[in-house]
Amino acid sequence: MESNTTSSLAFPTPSNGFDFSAMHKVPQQFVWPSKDLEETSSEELNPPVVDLKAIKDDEVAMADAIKLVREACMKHGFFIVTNHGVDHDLIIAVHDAYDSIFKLPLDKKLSAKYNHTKWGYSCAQAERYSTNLPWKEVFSFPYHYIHESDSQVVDFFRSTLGDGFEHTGSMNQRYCEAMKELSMSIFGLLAISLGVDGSYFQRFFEDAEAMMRCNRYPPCKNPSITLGVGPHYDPNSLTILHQDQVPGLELYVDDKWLVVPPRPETPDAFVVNIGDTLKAMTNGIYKSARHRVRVNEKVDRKSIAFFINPRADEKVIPPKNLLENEEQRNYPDFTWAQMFQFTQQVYRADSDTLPMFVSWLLTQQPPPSN
Ligand SMILES: C=C1C[C@]23C[C@H]1CC[C@H]2[C@]1(C)CCC[C@@](C)(C(=O)O)[C@H]1[C@@H]3C(=O)O
Ligand SMILES: O=C(O)CCC(=O)C(=O)O
Ligand SMILES: [Fe+2]
Repeated sequence: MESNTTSSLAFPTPSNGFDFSAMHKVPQQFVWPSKDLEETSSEELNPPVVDLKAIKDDEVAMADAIKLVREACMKHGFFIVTNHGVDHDLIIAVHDAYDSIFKLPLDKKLSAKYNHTKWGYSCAQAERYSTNLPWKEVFSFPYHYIHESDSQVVDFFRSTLGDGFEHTGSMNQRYCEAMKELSMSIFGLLAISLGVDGSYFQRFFEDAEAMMRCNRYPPCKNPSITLGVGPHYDPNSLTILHQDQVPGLELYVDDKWLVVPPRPETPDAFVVNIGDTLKAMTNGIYKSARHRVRVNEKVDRKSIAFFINPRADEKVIPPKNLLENEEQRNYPDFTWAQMFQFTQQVYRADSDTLPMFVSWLLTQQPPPSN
């Protein structure tokens, strides 16, 4: 764990902030090592696309979609969903709301922190890291699938940004509710494609603890030496991402970095990624998706990520019938609380998170002797 442990974490100061538009050179903290900057292939990615409406009452379309999902998840852990029923105007409204938030003065943005936690605004994650800073600013908040208050998100926006953000809060609340519903359809497809009970993941994730994040990647004078997000696997279970029409997201397939192209013909499409926690739950049958984000010289790019995690203390173990033939377990039992602690306090999520997490876990909990 030499180069990526807490030793590279920055000392947190409340004033960490950068004015990206005034940066005419890329500061050293934002320069990434050449191994992470491998060139993007000129090959085109032909992404697997699942039309969720077409599969509703059509058995043949459903069978095709299940095959497509299975192949995609066994190969690279990524596919696209269209015709999902999430309101187009809602997606636009949420993007517009973040345009307004990111236009606020830097001081105001830096003060948008929730109880001194990581929730709220962060500029380049500079309060956490001091090297390989991502060329982006983000706004994040938690969303619990089971909630006592119907206004959890509205309350969050009011308490971090102050009065005047109720509308933004309620758009985000509605978006989270739509993501919860969409995630259940996707979990249904994933379970069937994996050959487990169709409601298995829906039941497992009924009390999920999700987090939503808007990423804004400003234009950059020298985009070839920095990254919006370095190469990584998402540590959570499933990510549902909406990207605007600016390219930047790249997926690692067959030893090449391929652009995940925006889809002007279906601008509401969502990119679905398997994360490491779901990979472990499938005993490694389904892969997590290795991806990164490049920035560009000319225009802003924005994405909205909805990260789904199991309830913090729920044990992540493969469904019994996946191990029917006495297959070896490839991962030890763990909880999302442990994975979260690992990525927040011990190891910065990257392309080695899962193996590093497993070896950390084994040092934390020696196997019981018998
Ligand atoms: C558990 C998490 C760690 C990250 C936030 C959630 C889900 C995704 C993870 C992350 C986005 C993956 C890329 C690297 C990371 C450091 C980031 O760019 O923010 C990750 C998040 C994090 O550690 O906060
Ligand atoms: O911006 C994107 O397209 C992807 C962002 C991402 O990978 C992440 O936030 O984990
Ligand atoms: Fe990611």
